[in-house]
Amino acid sequence: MEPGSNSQMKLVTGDAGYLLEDVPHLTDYIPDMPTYPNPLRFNPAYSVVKQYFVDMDDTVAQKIVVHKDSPRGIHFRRAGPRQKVYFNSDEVHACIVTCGGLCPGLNTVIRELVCGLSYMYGVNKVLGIDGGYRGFYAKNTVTLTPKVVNDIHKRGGTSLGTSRGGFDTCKIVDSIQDRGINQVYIIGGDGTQKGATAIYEEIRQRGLKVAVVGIPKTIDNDIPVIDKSFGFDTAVEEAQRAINAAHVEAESTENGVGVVKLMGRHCGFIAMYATLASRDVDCCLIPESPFYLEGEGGLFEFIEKRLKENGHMVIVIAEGAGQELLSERMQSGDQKDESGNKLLPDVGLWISHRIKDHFANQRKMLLTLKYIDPTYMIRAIPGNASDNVYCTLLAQSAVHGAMAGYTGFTSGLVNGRHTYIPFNRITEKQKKVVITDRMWARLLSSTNQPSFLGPKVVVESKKEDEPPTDLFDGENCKDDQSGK
Ligand SMILES: Nc1ncnc2c1ncn2[C@@H]1O[C@H](COP(=O)(O)OP(=O)(O)O)[C@@H](O)[C@H]1O
Ligand SMILES: O=P(O)(O)OC[C@H]1O[C@](O)(COP(=O)(O)O)[C@@H](O)[C@@H]1O
Ligand SMILES: [Mg+2]
Repeated sequence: MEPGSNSQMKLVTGDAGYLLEDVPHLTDYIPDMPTYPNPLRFNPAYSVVKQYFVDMDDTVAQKIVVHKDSPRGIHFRRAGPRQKVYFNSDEVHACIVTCGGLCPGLNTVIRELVCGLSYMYGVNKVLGIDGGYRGFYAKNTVTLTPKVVNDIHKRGGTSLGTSRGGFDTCKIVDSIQDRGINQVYIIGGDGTQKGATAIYEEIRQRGLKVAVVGIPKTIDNDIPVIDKSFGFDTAVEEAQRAINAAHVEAESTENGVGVVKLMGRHCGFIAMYATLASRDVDCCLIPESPFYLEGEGGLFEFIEKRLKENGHMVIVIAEGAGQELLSERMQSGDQKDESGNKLLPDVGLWISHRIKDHFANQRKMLLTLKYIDPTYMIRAIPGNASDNVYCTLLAQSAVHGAMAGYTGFTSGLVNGRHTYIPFNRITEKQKKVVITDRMWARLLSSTNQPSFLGPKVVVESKKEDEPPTDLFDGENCKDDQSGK
């Protein structure tokens, strides 16, 4: 392939409908690159592992629930160390950047990239880019060594800093070229991965031997294809503390109502899983499931019923839920953050006011409502144990991929296997909760809340839905094109 040709789609077909959505390789546009034996071969820790190297033909199926005659479908290249590498250890000059909102586990990914490069591949030149994309051209860099990053996984946030906006492809690639960087590790969400795509395209256009690797980050879990994003488990766990507090407050007073807002601007994964985990939640409201307040089958009617039955209740609401119900006065209009994400008014505050107002003025019922917004507290903590392991494996997979000469890919977990996914598959859609799937039904049956949908609407939305892609047990998420 020539520099500048369509570099995104590398499809390999096989028998019985097998399709490999492969990732680019530096040799696609730089012919005759020298190769080296993988230094892991000589590493005492790994040299004894049988079949440590991944077979070149190993791929991972996206769809694992199949029928006898189903086509084999889309596959991704399996992540892991290769026999041959395309970088000499001394030659590698890597950099790491973190962009977008915070997420538990960011520091663990940074740490394990640095340690993986150093301990597995003997790479000693790793730069940290300060403050997100704009740090490439407007800020200082930091030298990263295993010693510098040794303890950072114990802290929340990102030791490199982050930012929204400030993306400038040419200035970033100029900086990469000027500094002699040849491996770029980019940790961030959907916006960041779109930026990574542009950087990769420009690097390819210039014919540079630079591997561009993404590590998907999003607390909202809205990145498609991958099983789940790092930090999600931690967020769900931490959300329990807020839900517990809301529950304790609510059950301590007569007609006590606890409202907890959780993150999720376009999707309700955190709210849904936090609700399922807690069992103290009476109603979970997410962006994917429209609801209404007044009249038969509405939220107010349900609240009244629950208060009469139990004397208290807890509502969990995702930040993007019910936005269409907010009055124009409350809407933020076209206001966007620096990255172009629409700014959302506080739906938790809005719903709390509406509930209080309705019961005080329409129903003349005394209730005590406590609103808890733990969103930034949840986002700012370090990753929990399972997320830390996940972050470690994601980072190590990313390093193995770059050393093996792959580029323009995101390191991600698909059906429990680490894979290399082409950027375009990560950025083309957003993952959403599918409310006609079994997981949402499980939630509805556990809270016994109204679905806010008549049977007719359910049948219609069932018809419209594409078959769901996998999440955890292969259900309950949907790729959506709506984007920002
Ligand atoms: N379409 C895009 N093309 C290039 N860069 C983008 C794009 N969207 C966002 N970015 C850049 O990616 C970075 C992070 O994006 P943002 O949407 O804030 O967070 P996230 O990556 O977590 O979704 C910002 O620096 C932003 O300028
Ligand atoms: O106040 P900020 O930093 O702009 O972040 C708010 C947004 O960040 C998030 O936590 C995650 O968004 P990103 O994945 O785009 O960074 C959203 O849930 C939330 O709406
Ligand atoms: Mg985003």
